[in-house]
Amino acid sequence: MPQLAIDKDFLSRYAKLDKRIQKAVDDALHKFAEVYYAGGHLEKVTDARDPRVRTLRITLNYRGVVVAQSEDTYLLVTVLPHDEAYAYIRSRRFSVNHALGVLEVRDESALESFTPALEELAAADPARLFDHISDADLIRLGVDAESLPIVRLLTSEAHLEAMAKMLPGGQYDALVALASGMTPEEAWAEVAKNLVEEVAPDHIDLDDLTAAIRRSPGQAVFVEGPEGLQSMLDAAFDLWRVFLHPLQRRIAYRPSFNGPAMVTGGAGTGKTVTALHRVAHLTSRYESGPPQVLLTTFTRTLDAALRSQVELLITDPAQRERVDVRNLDRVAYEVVSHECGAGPAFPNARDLEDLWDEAGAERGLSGAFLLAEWEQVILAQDLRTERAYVDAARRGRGSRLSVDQKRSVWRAVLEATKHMATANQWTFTQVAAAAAEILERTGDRRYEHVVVDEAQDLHPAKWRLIRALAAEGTDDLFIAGDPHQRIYDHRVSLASLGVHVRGRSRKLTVSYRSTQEILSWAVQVLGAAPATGLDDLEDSLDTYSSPLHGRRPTVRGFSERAAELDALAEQVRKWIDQGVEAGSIGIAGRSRKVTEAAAARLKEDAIDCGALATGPGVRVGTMHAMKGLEFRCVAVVGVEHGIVPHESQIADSIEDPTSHAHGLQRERNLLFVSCTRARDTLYVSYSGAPSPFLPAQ
Ligand SMILES: Nc1ncnc2c1ncn2[C@@H]1O[C@H](COP(=O)(O)OP(=O)(O)OP(=O)(O)O)[C@@H](O)[C@H]1O
Repeated sequence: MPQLAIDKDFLSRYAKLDKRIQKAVDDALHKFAEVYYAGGHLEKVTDARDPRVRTLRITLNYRGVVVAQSEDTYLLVTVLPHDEAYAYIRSRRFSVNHALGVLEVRDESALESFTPALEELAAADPARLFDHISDADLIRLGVDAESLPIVRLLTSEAHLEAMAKMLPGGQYDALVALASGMTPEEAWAEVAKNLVEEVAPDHIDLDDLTAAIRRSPGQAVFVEGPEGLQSMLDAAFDLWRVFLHPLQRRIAYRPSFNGPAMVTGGAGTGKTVTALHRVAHLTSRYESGPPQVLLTTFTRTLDAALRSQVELLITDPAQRERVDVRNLDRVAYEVVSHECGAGPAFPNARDLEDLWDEAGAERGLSGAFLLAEWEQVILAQDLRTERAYVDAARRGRGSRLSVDQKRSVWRAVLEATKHMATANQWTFTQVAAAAAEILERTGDRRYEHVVVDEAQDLHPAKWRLIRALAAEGTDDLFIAGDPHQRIYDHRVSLASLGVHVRGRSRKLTVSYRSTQEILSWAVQVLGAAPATGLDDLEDSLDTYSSPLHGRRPTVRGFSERAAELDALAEQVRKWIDQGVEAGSIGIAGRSRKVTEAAAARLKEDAIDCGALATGPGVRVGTMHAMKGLEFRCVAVVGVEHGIVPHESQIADSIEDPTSHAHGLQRERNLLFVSCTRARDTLYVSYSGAPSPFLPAQ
């Protein structure tokens, strides 16, 4: 039975066609799929570079490009206007890489035109870029006999970069790794990250495109039956549903992990996508019963986004019923309400602080201090007795307390929590702690598997809840997070909470969201200190990169806010005039005051604005609310001295230097998170003196 595969390029071009042509593509493909084993509908092109390439007629003016391996494998490569399709066919050749085993395509005619220029440059410069690498090493890394003579001409990295779209991807990646100073062994490790499997060269059949396609799931995938073709076309607008990076695929579809597993990686590297595919993998094991998988995260807006992504990815309703998508506060609320027979109520922040002020008044302690001590020390460490509290370390909590002071704090906390209990008033952290305690006590394990997204910011009580939701064992927990995006004050060591991920932690390094220009700039905002991961190991972003390119971020300074916001309105208007949809523009500020002023200024220019996650119009909100979202264009405003970092959030450097350093890093991370929400364009502005976190221009 012949097989049909679709290339990522085909689907991404299809997604951009207008509706009428898309419909013609649908019809042509369905017709082709019915009869392709007879080779019908395909036309040979006499001057094709690659004799296996055919065209598929879509309309008078559009052609699909198809590679036919004998009569049994067809690969839909791309879809283009007639003349471009023929130019493509005259220039491209397909092959199987002798070292990597993957499918590759090269632009032979572009390479031929480029070679004389390289020869001229090489004649003038005896030193070559890869003089220090032997032919044998280049060949071992996948550079083939056709590329080798051209590669030997290269004198600079800039010329290598110019060949990015001409050379096969795997060969180009290996050369970039070598050019960056890696040894051949290190370059191989880099290249191997992109392979689903390493194959011995003598097991690679250079004529077997079918096997090569199977080894290239980030590039092309086989379609299963007519429904498969339709669901593939439906996924053209969300390519992540079909084309996973080999590393994403290896993690998401690994048959099982013998305990908690974790995926980390910089912003936009596809951690959420990997977690969603893991959910698809886990749910496919079950056919009935209550939901076996919980997909959770820490806010309501984020879980709404996850829910709609699950609906896109898991199309079978029965399989979808195997997963609950809900944030941890909600899960905790349900557990506690079930146990108590009534739902906990949550007072507003002001009423809560008043209640705690009252409990602290006689002892000279402020409500804000007591509340923080309760949540960040007592609930975080699950301290249940005065003795345990007196003995506990209070890392990151400012000046030391004497034993007597601690006793006094403990009594005030008891009094305040008693008042809260009488009035059925709770905090979210407290509900999580109570839910964890209930589940541990009753042994009620609600799920077989818990998948957690944006895990870097969870309070320890929420980790205890997660731990208690599934019994320890194979595939119990799957955790996705990035310690560089930690924006709240919860530094958690998973091991200390009984969650051991060592040896089962994997890191993604390719950004699918932002351009390299945005990443390189944003990484400088983070500063030099490495982050500590949830697994207690140091985490750096050294190998974090993007294959996407665009303009460098724009940074503009103004003498006052009014002028800054005038410029913002002008910038937003420009984006809209360029065709960017209002909902694809995100604007963030450190405080509500800044974002409210920005929204008011945009409204003066009749630019519609709404909340970050829901709209309508241009999305405006605080930096904290940007977490997990993404936009084509992002403007971060008010990035100035005194606001970023926000002074009220930073502990005194003399009284508590550790807490001070953590606070500063958190503020850096917050700016990093906001900036890395941008896919194509990033605009940053300030009034007065710039924030010390902004990279020097
Ligand atoms: N394999 C893929 N193919 C195509 N697009 C992808 C792929 N993986 C991720 N993406 C896209 O890249 C963007 C970022 O992905 P995702 O949100 O999963 O990253 P993340 O690591 O969770 O990001 P962050 O930590 O910044 O929230 C999304 O638009 C997603 O659809």
